[in-house]
Amino acid sequence: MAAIAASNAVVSKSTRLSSNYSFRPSSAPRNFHPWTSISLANSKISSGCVRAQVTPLEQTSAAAPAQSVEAPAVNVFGTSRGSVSTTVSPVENKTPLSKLKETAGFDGSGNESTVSITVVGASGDLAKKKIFPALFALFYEGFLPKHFTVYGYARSKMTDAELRIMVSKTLTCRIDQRENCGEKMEQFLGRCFYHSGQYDSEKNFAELDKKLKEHEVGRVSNRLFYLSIPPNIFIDAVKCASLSASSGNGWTRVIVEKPFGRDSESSAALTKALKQYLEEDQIFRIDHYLGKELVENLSVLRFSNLIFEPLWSRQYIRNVQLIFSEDFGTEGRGGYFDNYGIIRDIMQNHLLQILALFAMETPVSLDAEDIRNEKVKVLRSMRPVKLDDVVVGQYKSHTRGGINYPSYTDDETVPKGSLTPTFAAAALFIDNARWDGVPFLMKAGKALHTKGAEIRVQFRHVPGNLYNRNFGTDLDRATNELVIRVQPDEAIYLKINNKVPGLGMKLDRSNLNLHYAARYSKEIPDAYERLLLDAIEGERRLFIRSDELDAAWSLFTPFLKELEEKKIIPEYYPYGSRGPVGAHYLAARYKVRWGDVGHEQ
Ligand SMILES: NC(=O)C1=CN([C@@H]2O[C@H](COP(=O)(O)OP(=O)(O)OC[C@H]3O[C@@H](n4cnc5c(N)ncnc54)[C@H](OP(=O)(O)O)[C@@H]3O)[C@@H](O)[C@H]2O)C=CC1
Ligand SMILES: O=C1O[C@H](COP(=O)(O)O)[C@@H](O)[C@H](O)[C@H]1O
Repeated sequence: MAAIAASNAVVSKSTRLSSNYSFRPSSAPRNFHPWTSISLANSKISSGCVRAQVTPLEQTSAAAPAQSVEAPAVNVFGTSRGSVSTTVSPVENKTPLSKLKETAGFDGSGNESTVSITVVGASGDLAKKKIFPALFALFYEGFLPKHFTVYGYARSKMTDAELRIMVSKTLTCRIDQRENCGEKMEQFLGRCFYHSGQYDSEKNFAELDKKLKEHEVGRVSNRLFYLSIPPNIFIDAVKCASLSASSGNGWTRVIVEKPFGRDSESSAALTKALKQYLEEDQIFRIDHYLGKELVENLSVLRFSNLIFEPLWSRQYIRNVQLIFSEDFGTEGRGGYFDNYGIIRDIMQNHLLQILALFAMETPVSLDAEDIRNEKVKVLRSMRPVKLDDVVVGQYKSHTRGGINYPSYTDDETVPKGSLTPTFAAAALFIDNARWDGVPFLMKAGKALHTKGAEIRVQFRHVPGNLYNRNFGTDLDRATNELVIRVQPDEAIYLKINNKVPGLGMKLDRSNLNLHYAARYSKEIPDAYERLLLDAIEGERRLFIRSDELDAAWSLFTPFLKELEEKKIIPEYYPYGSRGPVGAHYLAARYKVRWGDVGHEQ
């Protein structure tokens, strides 16, 4: 079928994936701390950020006419991410010339190129919360190409000026450049435009195409469509974008948001339908957990430190825990959530992707395909999840401190009597030589006592430990544990046994601790920034390939069907609690004690 213009993935993999990989633009000073934020509105900001008020858009002259706003003068290194950031001794940029030309707005053959980013569903929650702010952050740091345009597309009626006002309310700046923050915002907003249209109208997308061309004049036009819309309209939008608004002379790529189906069949049908209009290499299936800093760091930790990889197997690791916890319910997203539940929302994608990265063999290289090949192998070596190895729960209302927290089914968009799990714990197994018999325990829940995401690696006992008696009877507590705290307050720490200073021989557990906020002054970029930039650069490493997706669904589909057919009643847990006790029984069956997310260090 008519595929959109082939995706000529001009990529700078070698630069970006070398050990010289950093987010510091080469033009920035070495002590660049771009992420302390100035906020216009309610953006979430990591620890250490400062907020400052910026002139609201209404009081500025952001509504620039099409083409009248050019990029701010950018350094020739433009979007390069090729500099080292060891924080100890930064090394200068080693970006090849071809890359420099490309990032400065050339296509490699000397022709000027442009990137048009269309946010389909621009009026929606995700666009406002994540996509526009991430695009601005990239612009702010000089990572967007010289020639770029951002288009919002949705059915809502809006003018360019109204879109800019909407977007301006979501933007945050990086504080060390605070003095020019408002200016940068104006420049960015001047590059933002809006087109109102239906998602299933080729005519409306053809109008968009015409507008995009007005900005692209005379340049190689590369186009990125971000599908930030409900999944039932993905195909309509892809079809229309493909047929009426794909690039004539550059690449066209589409970022597809989750959910990618709700089981093997629907996922395969979605992939098949997408492939009527797109080649696989044009499809960027986003799992934003792969864009999180500490998930990205997993491979670095494993493959660039001698001390971890030799221990990374059944021989030394007794269990691995992947934990996701939110301290709020489905507020506002109950309608979506009820059709999916926590297993499809978090486990089958975010936690499973982390597991695959954690457990994969050493890839041949850092090339996207080599990494994705290894991830698929892990997924294919796994045992399908068994009902018996899962505990499901749902939060019920709870009153604390005079405040009444609602139950899941109190949400008006959730059907009364819904059995959809808002919590699940599961034991998974990888039947290969490296991981045979090691339980990988996952736990994910909404409306729990805390917010956090962690990977916990519990090591085996020291055989014949000379100091056994110094631990008392609880030897379990004396094993080493590596904790990778993905969020919040990113950290990697290793629990070791240590002699308490003094004349006696008393041991305690202490942490070798890499606490990001203390170690690095740079604020961590949002996952969407990394992923958007990757999509623009054609880097697929952090996006899900269709065979990965198939393998992931094969693991969960039979179990999910059984869960739903048998109408398994979830274990109810109070809003704000630690979740169902059943999760502890499940863990105990595999001789595991859950780590306490966010409550130690
Ligand atoms: N929000 C989040 O935190 C996350 C969202 N996602 C995924 O991102 C995508 C977008 O999410 P989100 O922004 O929350 O979605 P929204 O529900 O906010 O929808 C986005 C836009 O799509 C249009 N739209 C909504 N419902 C329909 C409909 N039934 N028919 C046609 N158009 C509709 C609306 O725009 P208009 O009416 O103007 O056309 C709306 O502003 C989804 O696939 C979601 O699963 C993934 C992770 C997190
Ligand atoms: O994909 C999703 O992720 C969010 C949690 O993302 P985070 O980056 O804030 O940890 C979750 O709330 C949502 O239900 C799910 O769809």
